[in-house]
Amino acid sequence: MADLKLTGVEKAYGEVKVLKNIDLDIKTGELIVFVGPSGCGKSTLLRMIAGLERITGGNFTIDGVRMNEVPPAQRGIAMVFQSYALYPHMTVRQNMEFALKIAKKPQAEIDAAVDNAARILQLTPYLDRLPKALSGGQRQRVAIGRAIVRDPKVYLFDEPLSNLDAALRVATRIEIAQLKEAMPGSTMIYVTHDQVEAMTLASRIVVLAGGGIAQVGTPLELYERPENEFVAQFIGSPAMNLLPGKIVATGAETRVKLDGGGEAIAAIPTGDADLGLAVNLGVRPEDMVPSDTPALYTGEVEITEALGEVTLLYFKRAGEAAPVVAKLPGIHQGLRHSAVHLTADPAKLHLFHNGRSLLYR
Ligand SMILES: Nc1ncnc2c1ncn2[C@@H]1O[C@H](COP(=O)(O)OP(=O)(O)OP(=O)(O)O)[C@@H](O)[C@H]1O
Repeated sequence: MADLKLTGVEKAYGEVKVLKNIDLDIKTGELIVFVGPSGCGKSTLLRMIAGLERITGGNFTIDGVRMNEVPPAQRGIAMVFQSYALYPHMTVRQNMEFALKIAKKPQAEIDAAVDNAARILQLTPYLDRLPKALSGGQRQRVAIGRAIVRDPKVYLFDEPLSNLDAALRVATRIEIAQLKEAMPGSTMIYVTHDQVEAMTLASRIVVLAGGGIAQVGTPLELYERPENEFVAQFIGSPAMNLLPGKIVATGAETRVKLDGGGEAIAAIPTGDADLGLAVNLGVRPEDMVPSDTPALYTGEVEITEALGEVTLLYFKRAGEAAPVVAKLPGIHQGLRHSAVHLTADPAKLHLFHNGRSLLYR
């Protein structure tokens, strides 16, 4: 069992607070993924949990026991880094058993732990090889194996796949998902820049921004019900379009007149007090649907990108801060410079006022 709890955790470097008011409850068996823009503090938070960075404020417990002052080796945590940091002159087996030898465990126990980890990670055929005779993905599996043999309560992964090429990333990602299934009693925290890794691996995603937590939720909660514009635009690719407008009719559904022309109905309840409220209507590129008549958005296609299974249409009208993007299934050719009307299902629309979703008032 390993329940982690962070309460009011902060990190200051001198006067500068890079993390503040971090409250987070992580339950045994969860795989939590930290995402966020570069420099938001993902690695710092992970390293504080590992004990590699001092926690400058707040409380961090594992199973109710305060960890702030506990040395890294006594926290029951193993960390897997982006650079595998294997010993080049040692075989896979020697690399994996090293920590247990140092801890003077009996050889029979060491052999059993290494054989078990090798089996889980499908490394058994490679136990006598040197790291240089392995692929990048296999090396990262050895690094994970070194963590597994120590039987930690908590695994921390700091961008473990970022040194691998695209195909190996996919294969190793699936292996990590299987590893998680094989070890339901362990708790994992994973830092990544890769949205697909976050969406596919996480039980819950923590979005960090501006030194704090922007939202915590399951991948689908963050995708379908983002609490704020930051999360709405951070999760999903291309990012959600935000179209400014005003509420012109309220009720179980809300009608919005858009500043750039066009109207939309969102399946989000509002009350009389909201009439005239300035909002941003959020619509994901994949939720935009071509229409025969003017509806939510009409624009001239500036650029198209054909990706095979989908085509991206980019629109830019005078006064718009960012291009509006529509993602249409299939191949669409010859649309460049033509005017296209777009609509969307009311249930797929989002409304934000002052950056906050109206769903969460
Ligand atoms: N030793 C240090 N002294 C001062 N500031 C630091 C120190 N280490 C990190 N920082 C700052 O803390 C912030 C968080 O850094 P951190 O590496 O945790 O971000 P990150 O989200 O992991 O970024 P990336 O995605 O680029 O890896 C950054 O603004 C960084 O400049």
